[in-house]
Amino acid sequence: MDEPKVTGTKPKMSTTRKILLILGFLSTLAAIALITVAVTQNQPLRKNIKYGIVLDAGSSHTNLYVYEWPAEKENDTGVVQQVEVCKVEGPGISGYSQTTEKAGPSLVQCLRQAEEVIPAEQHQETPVYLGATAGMRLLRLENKDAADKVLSSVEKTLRSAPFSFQGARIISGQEEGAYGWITINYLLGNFKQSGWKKFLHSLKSISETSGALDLGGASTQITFVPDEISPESPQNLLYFRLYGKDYQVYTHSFLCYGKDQALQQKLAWDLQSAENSSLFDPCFHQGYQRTISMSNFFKNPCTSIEEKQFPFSQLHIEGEGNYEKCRRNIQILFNKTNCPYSSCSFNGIYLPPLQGDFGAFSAFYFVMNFLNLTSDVPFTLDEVASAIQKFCARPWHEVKLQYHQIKEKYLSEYCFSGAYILSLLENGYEFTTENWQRIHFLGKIGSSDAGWTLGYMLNLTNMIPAEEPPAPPLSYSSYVGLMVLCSLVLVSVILLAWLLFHKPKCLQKGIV
Ligand SMILES: Nc1ncnc2c1ncn2[C@@H]1O[C@H](COP(=O)(O)OP(=O)(O)O)[C@@H](O)[C@H]1O
Ligand SMILES: [Ca+2]
Repeated sequence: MDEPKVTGTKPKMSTTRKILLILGFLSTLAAIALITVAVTQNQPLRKNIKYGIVLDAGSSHTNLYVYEWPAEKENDTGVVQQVEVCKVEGPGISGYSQTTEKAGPSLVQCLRQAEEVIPAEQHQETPVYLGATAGMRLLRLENKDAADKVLSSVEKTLRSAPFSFQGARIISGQEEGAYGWITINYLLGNFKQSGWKKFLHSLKSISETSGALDLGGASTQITFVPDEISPESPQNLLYFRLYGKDYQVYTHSFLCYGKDQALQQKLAWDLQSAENSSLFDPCFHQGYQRTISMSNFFKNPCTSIEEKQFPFSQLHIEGEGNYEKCRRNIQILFNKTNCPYSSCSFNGIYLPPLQGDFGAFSAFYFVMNFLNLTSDVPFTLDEVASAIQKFCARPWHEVKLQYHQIKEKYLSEYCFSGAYILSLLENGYEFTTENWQRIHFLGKIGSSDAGWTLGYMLNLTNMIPAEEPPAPPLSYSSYVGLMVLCSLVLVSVILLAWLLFHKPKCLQKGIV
């Protein structure tokens, strides 16, 4: 009895189903077509990569950096990245003061490496810059003629490379500080903020940029945006307009306060009270010995003020490995007696109250990283001091055995350098237990080294615009996503409308 009913309704159901199936299939096809069109039509064209080269001619050595960026995104923030670094063999260019003609040729090997990294057809349009820092500033003070000859030699070599030579010069301490600050804030993405990040920042009233602390061999720089700008020391203030926002930046570079020159200064002070040609030094490990020649010691502008005649030509230094004594010994480098401003760091130099987070790089990072003090969870000031104290107390033979792969020059000075870093930050700039953890020791940010070179190139190639460049309201991925979502909603609405108005029998039956 039931069978005829079943056979009578079956063909009707399958026709409706067929229609629905076809409709479903067509809608899916339409959605796929829409997505494909959205993805392919709006895909950015093949990337056109540009390159730039900067040589950082530091006091201890020269590094060559190759940067790359997509040509069409030149003015965005965070798009330029380091693709290569080459460490030049031998000393820094200021070390060629006696053989100035050899300064340029020392760079050839790294320039060749850059030629291999950058496609040949791009060589001619790739700018190359060389900036020399405190080593050359000191050489210029000591022997201007030699400094000029070193720069000429370097220029000759750079001009003979296949790149577009843009200059080789000694940059000022102010520039070094400012470009270091620009580099880290560019890499951290602090200049251009998306809408919601801007909003969050305004809610929390947190500082938008990070300060920069750079420690070299011959100079050190501190740069940050203070809370209040006082006009007391205009030579320490810089004004920038970047991506439509004004920044008033404090910066100071202390010549002779890089870690190598600070050690020379300390030894010059120690020598004042030396009774004979032997000196005990608490900043070197017990059992460590070093002999230094007196003939050139006071030629250096960093030590020449302490010049005195000594009845010996060589000084023998013997380590004592005593951190507390070393800190007291270093203290003498920071003269805190006279401050002609509302607040000072040391030597009568203006320093506004410290503000916000700081990125500490170059030798700040190398030293703290060696001492295992750069982990993500920041150490307290006491923990840092105690780690350095323990390291200084270790006998030299033990340290040498454990770190036999590390250059003796670096290894023997980590104790001094650690103590010096703490003295500079704590006594010099007056970081305290409270704000110590706002210092972040950084080697790299992404693939790029923290340092002044990237900021220098960004500035000289006009890659940081003063005004915010107009940008489409939506990013490419949000645009495609929104297109797809809208298409799906549209298809569903059409399908639903059709179902409601044509009411297929099967549904009518279901509803009733
Ligand atoms: N791996 C390392 N360990 C310790 N110190 C290092 C290491 N690499 C580089 N340095 C030191 O970092 C400092 C870099 O200074 P540099 O940039 O050459 O001088 P400046 O910036 O004053 O012209 C030097 O004192 C150098 O000895
Ligand atoms: Ca440097």
